[in-house]
Amino acid sequence: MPMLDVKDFGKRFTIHHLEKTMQAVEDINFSIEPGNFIGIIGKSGSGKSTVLKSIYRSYLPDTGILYYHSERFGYIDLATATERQVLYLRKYEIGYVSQFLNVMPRRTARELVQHALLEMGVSEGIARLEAEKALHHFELDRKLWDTFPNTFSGGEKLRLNIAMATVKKPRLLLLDEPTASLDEQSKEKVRDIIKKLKANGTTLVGIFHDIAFMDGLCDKVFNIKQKQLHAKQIGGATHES
Ligand SMILES: Nc1ncnc2c1ncn2[C@@H]1O[C@H](COP(=O)(O)OP(=O)(O)OP(=O)(O)O)[C@@H](O)[C@H]1O
Repeated sequence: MPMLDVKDFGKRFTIHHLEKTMQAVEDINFSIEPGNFIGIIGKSGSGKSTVLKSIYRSYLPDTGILYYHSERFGYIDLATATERQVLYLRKYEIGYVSQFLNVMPRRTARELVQHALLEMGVSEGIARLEAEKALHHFELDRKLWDTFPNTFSGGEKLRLNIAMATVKKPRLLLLDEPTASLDEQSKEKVRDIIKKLKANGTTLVGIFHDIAFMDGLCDKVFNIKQKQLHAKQIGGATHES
């Protein structure tokens, strides 16, 4: 049973000041088995982020079905799920990490990770403990734990981002070019983090410009061409057309 099954997904955007619509992606088909790591590649502007943001429902899909196998709801179409269901899934089941840190101002790194747990209903004591474990696990310097992240380096911001997303132990984690502004050493750290997440059974979908980065990490790599993707995982093999 796939964790995610995307069928005939399409998304267009309205450019209001030009009074035009543009088709970002139009015929996207792929599925992901639980515990797998799928990489999505394609030229700049081919629609990679649009696919990821639509799975997270930051964008509302126009056409097609995005079946997600939820622990709480069973199979649910992310294209038509209610706002309430989407909020639940974001809180408990689906995480999203990009290179950008978009967080509440004047909260320390520790408070931000704790907050992610508190909003899940975890008690304060456990949240404090788990937040510290996560910050330690993702190697954020202890000196930074009680400071505001607006002055953090790119790598530090990213590690905090990953700590916030993964402390909730999401079943599905979406990675939207998280390594885009990192040096080689920081990229290696992210690689290790992804390996650990995978070893823990997390299903991952990631966009990386660096193809070498995905080597040996992804179970499958899907390529968006001319706004389209036709890929089916059949057993261990992937068939793309
Ligand atoms: N919110 C939006 N409003 C209007 N157009 C958008 C929006 N988001 C994306 N697009 C357009 O949709 C197309 C696909 O963009 P998307 O960001 O998904 O591509 P990408 O493959 O992730 O690109 P890159 O590799 O350069 O990040 C582009 O032509 C882009 O301009």
